Amino acid sequence: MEWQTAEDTVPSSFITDAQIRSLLGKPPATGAWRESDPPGNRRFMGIGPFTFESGQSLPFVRMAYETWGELNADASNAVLIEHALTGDSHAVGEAGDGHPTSGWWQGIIGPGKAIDTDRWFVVVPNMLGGCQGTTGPASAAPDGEAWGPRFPFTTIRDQVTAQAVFADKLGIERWAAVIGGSMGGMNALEWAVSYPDRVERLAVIAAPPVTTADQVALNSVQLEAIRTDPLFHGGDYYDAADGEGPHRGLALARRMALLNYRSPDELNARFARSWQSDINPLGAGGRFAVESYLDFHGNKFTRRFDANSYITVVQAMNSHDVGRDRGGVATALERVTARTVVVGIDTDRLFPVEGQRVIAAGIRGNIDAGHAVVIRSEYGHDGFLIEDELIGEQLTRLLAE
Ligand SMILES: CC(=O)SCCNC(=O)CCNC(=O)[C@H](O)C(C)(C)COP(=O)(O)OP(=O)(O)OC[C@H]1O[C@@H](n2cnc3c(N)ncnc32)[C@H](O)[C@@H]1OP(=O)(O)O
Ligand SMILES: N[C@@H](CCO)C(=O)O
Repeated sequence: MEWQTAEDTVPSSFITDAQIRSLLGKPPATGAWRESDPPGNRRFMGIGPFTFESGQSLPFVRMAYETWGELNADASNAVLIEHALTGDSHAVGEAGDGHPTSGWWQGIIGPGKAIDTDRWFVVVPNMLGGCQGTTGPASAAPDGEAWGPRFPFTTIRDQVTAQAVFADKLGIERWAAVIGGSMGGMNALEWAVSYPDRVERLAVIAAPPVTTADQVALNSVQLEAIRTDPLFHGGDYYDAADGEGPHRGLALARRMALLNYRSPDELNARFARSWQSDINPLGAGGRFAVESYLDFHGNKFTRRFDANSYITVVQAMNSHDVGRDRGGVATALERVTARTVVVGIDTDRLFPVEGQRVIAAGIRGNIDAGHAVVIRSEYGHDGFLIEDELIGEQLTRLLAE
């Protein structure tokens, strides 16, 4: 069967993988197939065929997104929020009805909140390569099977290019603000460098200008944990019986990642040397409470994330270098015209504040005259998801003018 674009197959408003398989006369997929049914609050938009930086292409890409607030008549109040590595479009709202987690920025977005939905039209898309509705490795290819390891290598620039097409289709020429933390901050920065005329305000939170060797190294052991899981099968695990897949490898990758999401002081203060369930971990079969905490988060993660998608988005983070093919970071940052705030977290050991200081110094529209705002938090990198008041204050300053 010839592959067709969204426009000439099914309504571009909503296409599930099950519908794609059904169009091809295939039964619904079984096994470790991460499908975004039911759609919950999500909407879907086909953005047509897409060519990646690598030169590889997909015949069809679908973006999943959620919105809050009303778009005004001249489309001048649209705010793009970029989610972090394993986030999704569900920034506000409850878990359930197709959403594996409750909203990750509930304290920041809403009526009267820092990103006030009485004033702004807030748009949160799921990233290209993700697994919560936007096309990614678990999505159906033209043959009805998951793209799996055939999914193209994806860069942060690819993600932003896909979002630019998406914005065109939404009718948004210029964002009133583009805001993101962590990998979302990489996307936000890339937007402001790639499309300076389309970004009026910019907030980069807990993200670097370039992913360093140290950060690539941390990522590489995580990817290896997944690839060495015997159930990974080179990324072809979607048809495994009983939903089997590289869950152990993925959970181990998540455990490793979590260590850089939190701070040593927090873990030490919170767990000290306590035992889980009062069973001695020193030779009596027990575990330290912190080990149980990591196990919990590792296992929980496998219930909401696809391993190939994790590889894809981690590799996208590795690709991040805002100065690549642009004469270096400083030259690239000179392109940004947006009114900007750059925020770091003092205990962030994943993306330390030195990176935010480089960004802050290079952007002429920085409202803090070349400085990054460094917030104090015991939570490390994940502070951008937890410190609503402190992060909200900075976004309020940005959006005030
Ligand atoms: C946009 C995005 O970035 S992705 C979407 C949100 N992010 C995530 O889900 C990432 C994973 N989660 C997290 O990193 C964190 O939960 C955050 C950042 C969202 C919130 O942080 P916190 O409120 O400090 O939660 P914390 O890390 O303490 O986790 C709490 C959970 O750990 C469990 N837990 C705590 N101690 C232990 C222990 N000793 N053994 C087992 N489980 C434990 C709690 O029971 C609780 O479970 P629950 O999630 O079912 O309620
Ligand atoms: N907890 C965040 C950390 C990465 O920024 C996530 O999982 O996306």
